[in-house]
Amino acid sequence: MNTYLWEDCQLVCLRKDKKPFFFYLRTTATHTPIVNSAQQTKSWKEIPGPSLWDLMKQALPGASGDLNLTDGLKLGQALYDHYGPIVKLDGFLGRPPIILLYDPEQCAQVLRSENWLPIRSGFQSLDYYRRNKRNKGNENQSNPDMTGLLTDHGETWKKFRSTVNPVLLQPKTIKLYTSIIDEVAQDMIVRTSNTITASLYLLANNQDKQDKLRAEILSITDENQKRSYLRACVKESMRIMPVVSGNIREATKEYVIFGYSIPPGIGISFMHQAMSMMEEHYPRPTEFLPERWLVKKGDPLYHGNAHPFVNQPFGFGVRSCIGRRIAELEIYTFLSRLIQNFRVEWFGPPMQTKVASINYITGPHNFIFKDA
Ligand code: HEM
Repeated sequence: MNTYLWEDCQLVCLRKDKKPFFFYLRTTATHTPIVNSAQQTKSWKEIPGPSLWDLMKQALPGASGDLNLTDGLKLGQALYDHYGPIVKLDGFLGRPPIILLYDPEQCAQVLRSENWLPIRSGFQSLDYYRRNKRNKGNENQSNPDMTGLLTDHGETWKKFRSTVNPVLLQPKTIKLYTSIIDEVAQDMIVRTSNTITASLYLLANNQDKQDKLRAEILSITDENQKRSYLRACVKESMRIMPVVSGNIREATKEYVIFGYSIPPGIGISFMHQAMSMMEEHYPRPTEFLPERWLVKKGDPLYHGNAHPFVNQPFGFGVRSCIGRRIAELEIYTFLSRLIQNFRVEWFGPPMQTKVASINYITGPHNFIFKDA
């Protein structure tokens, strides 16, 4: 039987006096029940997954297992292949375990349910540093309890986020920075971000797509003209080579997922990168096909056929990435400048990535830039 749940959205309106006004909208949606007491549930401890020892063995020099700890995508996929759509990873050094989820509908239920004051655990060291080293005795720090959006939680986070939301998430406000970002892009002194490097790599290995993109860029006569193919290329790059392999929420209530009862306090990780590379969600998943973001409903490639919680490069809900608009503007500006002027090629073995809190692209960066 379905139950009704509340979904929360934070909305921002600008009043006539231009001051932002925040309110929360609560709507209903149908979902399968998260907790059903009559249901026979198993303990979360029975969720399949590798032991800590299994994982540590893989990290030792000369390890021969097939769980590659340095490649986020391969590790994520190998865990799914071994254990299925829900996997338990034991916690290190007294930390609670993390549950990995590979099912978009289950991800949706947790993310929607944890969208009031979401807790994104995993930055304890940064939090400790900011609280005990940076803030301590710092006269310029007006609130020593405030550590920043990444690390703060509860009311402290909400107050900060509500203040910066209208400035950083309004496309109109961010557009004011276009010329500054463009100057930087023209000077080519941008520290190329992961997403820019990934996009360049994928375009270098797909010359026909690069030609199509260059044709679009050269056809632009007015800066307000839509750059649909450019946007599609960036979306496709973030699907194949995202900055983060997944996202996380700390459960604040009990969930029943695939028959396992998961108590509050456990971290639940949503395996977006691995799900985004599954044929069942995106056909021909390993191919760089920006067209999938442009074709219409009815086309087998149509991106809307995938569940909306499969691919979420900027996260979800009120805690989603505050830097999204800045990042997008920087990526679009830099890529346009570069592809307009250069033909980008790649030589040698495939680009390597290394998994840490984010997916780092490690060198060598074997790009060749030729005059276009
Ligand atoms: C392509 C570039 C970027 C990607 C893919 C990205 C992705 C993400 C993701 C997945 C999250 C977690 C969201 C969630 O928990 O639901 C996040 C949070 C965040 N990002 Fe980004 N990000 C990018 C660029 C930036 C930039 C340029 C800035 C700063 C200007 C930034 C600042 C932040 C902050 C402060 C948070 C925490 C927000 C909060 O908890 O309220 N990000 N980002």
